[in-house]
Amino acid sequence: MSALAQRRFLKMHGAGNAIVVMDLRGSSIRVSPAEARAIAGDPRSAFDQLMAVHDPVTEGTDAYLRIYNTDGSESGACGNGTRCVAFAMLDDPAMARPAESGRLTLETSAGLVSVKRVADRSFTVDMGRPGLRWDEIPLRDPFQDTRRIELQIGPIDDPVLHSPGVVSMGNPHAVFFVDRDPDTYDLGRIGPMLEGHPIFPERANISLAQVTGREAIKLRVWERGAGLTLACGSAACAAVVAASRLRMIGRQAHVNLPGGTLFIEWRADDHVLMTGPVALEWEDSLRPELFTGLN
Ligand SMILES: N[C@@H](CCC[C@H](N)C(=O)O)C(=O)O
Repeated sequence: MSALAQRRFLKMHGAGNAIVVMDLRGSSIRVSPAEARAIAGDPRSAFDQLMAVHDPVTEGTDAYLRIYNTDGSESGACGNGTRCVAFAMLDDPAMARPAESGRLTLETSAGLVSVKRVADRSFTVDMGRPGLRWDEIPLRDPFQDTRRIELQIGPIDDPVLHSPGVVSMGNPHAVFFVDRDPDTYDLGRIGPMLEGHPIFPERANISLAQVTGREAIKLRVWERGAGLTLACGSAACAAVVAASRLRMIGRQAHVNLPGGTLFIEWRADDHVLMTGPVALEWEDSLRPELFTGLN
């Protein structure tokens, strides 16, 4: 039987992004892709991202996070999930309290992120510096200018979408700026075509961004490995960085997503800060039957 059977989890969301948090500290359990897909397939534990909290690897950090998408793939970043983990580690009585300060340093495969509580259910995550070089995204081809890369879909002389800005926030993002309301695009159809485009060797998160004011962006996201979601924190960061590089906005904006609003600031020291809410929905234990027949 899977070591995950009957493990406790928290069902949360961050601005609508469905997050499951599991505390695996003190164990050597590592979630396999098949187990992640099984957990995502149960309505009680369905998620956009599963945040598995492991013992710290690097001295001075509070935990190591493995981040799983619904298809079982892993990501180096999840802004909304990181806020949920911070809430769980600071407030959930079953998860040991590592700090009284309301601050945590967490590590992922992409590096370190720090989180600070700003209100009871609101956190700011320092997402670190954006990667802007073509090989940091990564892209297949060496584009010198990543503010707008050559990529389009639809008729060659009248493309539906074209010339996205590309940014790594620890995970790959392509941001298409649109003049029309992003809701008027069939992102559920367009998203998968672009996510798996050969220009993105590690696939990409695909966003449609409409700049609606000097400090406001409306955003919809097709997430790599998870599909349409109500919010994506790293995509909101990428959208602000991409828009700012094109002088469409300044260095900060409220990013309005279908599930809520995130405030993003690209600081002068190059760090991107994301502030937003968390919500705890329920806690439960994983049903053993989920793992029957998995290897
Ligand atoms: N929802 C997340 C990002 C999730 C990871 C993404 N699907 C990927 O594979 O890169 C967020 O809030 O940042």
